[in-house]
Amino acid sequence: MTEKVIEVKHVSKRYGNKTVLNNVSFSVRKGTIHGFIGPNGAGKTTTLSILTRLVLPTHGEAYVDSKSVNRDPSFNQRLGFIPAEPKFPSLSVEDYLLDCGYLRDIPKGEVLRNLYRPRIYLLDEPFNGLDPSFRQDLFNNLKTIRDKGGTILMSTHILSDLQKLADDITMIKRGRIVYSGAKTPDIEKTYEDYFIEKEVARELLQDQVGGVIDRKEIRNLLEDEEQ
Ligand SMILES: Nc1ncnc2c1ncn2[C@@H]1O[C@H](COP(=O)(O)OP(=O)(O)OP(=O)(O)O)[C@@H](O)[C@H]1O
Repeated sequence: MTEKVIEVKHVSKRYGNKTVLNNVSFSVRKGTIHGFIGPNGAGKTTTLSILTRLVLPTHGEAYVDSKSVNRDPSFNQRLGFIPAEPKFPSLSVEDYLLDCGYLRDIPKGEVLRNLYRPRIYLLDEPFNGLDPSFRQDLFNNLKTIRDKGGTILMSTHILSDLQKLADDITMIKRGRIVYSGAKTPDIEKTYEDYFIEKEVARELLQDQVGGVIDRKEIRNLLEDEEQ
């Protein structure tokens, strides 16, 4: 059986009355590139933040390397994380980690030894803002990591890259998983099916059933239905 190195089990996250993640479950197989897709505000960054313990779930549990993120502090020993908005974009990764190590009294040798250890990577929109040559470099590096047995969970809006890179995909919509499994033959089409066409079709149906209905009213109905 394929080893699952990342598992999200029935995770929900609420901020006050707002439910941002609603019973989210999916897993990432070892040695794969797994695309995490969904419209703005769907809950991708929140999920990645829960997997790094930057955000705590309201319910449910996340596992990295078979360790509970909430209960086992060693969950992140082989985890690398690149946030969507790095705080110090002018520093190299090595310099950034050396500075963090300095602040925490971790000797330089130990920091450098650990720098190349991650085998599980969480990347939040890693292609954003890259020029074509850096984008190609990253593309090749991700493939190399996967080919050497590393595992990558990556959120992105660039579906053409995922089509070439990903083994599996998970799609999230308003905090709920709508698809998780093998990469489909045409991810853009699948995306349209889940996020655009179905909604338009349902709107048309509502129009037929109820006569002329205000678009905003239909959106409210759809949202109520999905709560
Ligand atoms: N600290 C917070 N307090 C309240 N709401 C929050 C907080 N953090 C995130 N949210 C809300 O949670 C929802 C999901 O946000 P999240 O950043 O996870 O989405 P996303 O899928 O990563 O979006 P994008 O593609 O734009 O990065 C959004 O509606 C956002 O406004």
